[in-house]
Amino acid sequence: MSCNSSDQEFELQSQKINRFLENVDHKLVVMSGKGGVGKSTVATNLAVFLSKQGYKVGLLDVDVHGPSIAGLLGLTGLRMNTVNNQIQPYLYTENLKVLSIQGLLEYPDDPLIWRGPVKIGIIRQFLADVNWGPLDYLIIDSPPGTGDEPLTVAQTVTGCQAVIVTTPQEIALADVRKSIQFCQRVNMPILGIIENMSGFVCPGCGSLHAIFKSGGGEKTASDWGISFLGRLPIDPGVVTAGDAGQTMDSLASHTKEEMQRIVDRIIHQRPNKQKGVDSTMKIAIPLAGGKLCAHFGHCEQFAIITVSNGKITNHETLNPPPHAPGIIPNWVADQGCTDILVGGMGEAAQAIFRQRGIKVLCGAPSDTPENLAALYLRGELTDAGNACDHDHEGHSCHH
Ligand SMILES: Nc1ncnc2c1ncn2[C@@H]1O[C@H](COP(=O)(O)OP(=O)(O)OP(=O)(O)O)[C@@H](O)[C@H]1O
Repeated sequence: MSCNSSDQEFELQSQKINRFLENVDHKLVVMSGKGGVGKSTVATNLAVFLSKQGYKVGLLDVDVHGPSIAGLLGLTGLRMNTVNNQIQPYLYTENLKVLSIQGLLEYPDDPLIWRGPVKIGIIRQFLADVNWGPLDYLIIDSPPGTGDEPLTVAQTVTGCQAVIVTTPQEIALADVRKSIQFCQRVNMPILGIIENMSGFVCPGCGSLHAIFKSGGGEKTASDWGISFLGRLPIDPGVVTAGDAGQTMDSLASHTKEEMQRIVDRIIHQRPNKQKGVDSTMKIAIPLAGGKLCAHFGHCEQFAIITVSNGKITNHETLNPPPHAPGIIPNWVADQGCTDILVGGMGEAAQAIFRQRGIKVLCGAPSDTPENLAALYLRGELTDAGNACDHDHEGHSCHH
């Protein structure tokens, strides 16, 4: 085969992938820095809980060397089925379609010994040639680390966001920091961090034991300005359920409620996309000394104001990540913001916001975030032009 024809095939496959992805509202890749932290458990439960809430969900296991989704859902003997050259995902329920690399194995314990290009090819095929149909959520379970599989997902699945799973001990958090930087380098937004195996509630006395410590995931999230999606305790019931092919909704323990809380946060992370609700806004305002800071790239904090049906329902103040070109606009977008009110902003930053679909209002006065949000909602804050016409991202402004 000539280079030309393989280029054309690649291009055709990319077009098929894009056609499929246009029909998927949310694409999430579940990642972890380390193995064994519960990434597949989280991915599987996320998919099952979302599907039970009425969302159409696709669950794709691209963990080539250790596919565990099939086992966690009790799908023993899962084989890949093709009809009219289209791979048919397994219909776990009416709302949940599952596809696992496991389906390619004759025996579940067979190893897959594939080099990078083969892995990349198979992941692309799982996006191009599968009868997924339109989906509300595509959840991708990727192997731990920052290898070929998450890289292929980041480069192929446009609009994909990462959910990072970690355990609380430092050795796992060190690898999470690598996952965060991987996402930043490949320009993949991070939806949030989940801390799994966070403390053990003694079934005898009910007291909490922080076996792997606790709170490390939340602290890492806060240090990097990433949303913390919640924590799940060490629960022997999770192992028993997983080994029996059952999910957390079969548990009597409060782990099930914690998982539900995480799912709710994930649904609410994306304004305008919550089922049945289309009037949610998240307004970002850069702050210095509690008021709007004219210097966007050098502000101390950001107020993030959530508005549902015209009313302010939440007000958070977050610390942005350390300043570097492009980082803060992407971080603001990763918080799910829909609008940003600023004094002035450089063209480079404005271009990123435009690309990420965020409305920018320039020339806002120095005032408290509450007052500015209220003015904006009443339509009394109009774009007064850029207060500074050079890039606030790259250097300090002497206005
Ligand atoms: N919160 C929890 N409490 C107790 N056990 C758990 C919990 N979360 C996951 N486990 C168990 O830990 C084991 C590893 O989980 P899982 O396969 O989800 O991890 P992983 O990070 O996907 O691993 P891999 O590195 O193979 O991809 C499983 O036996 C699972 O049941």
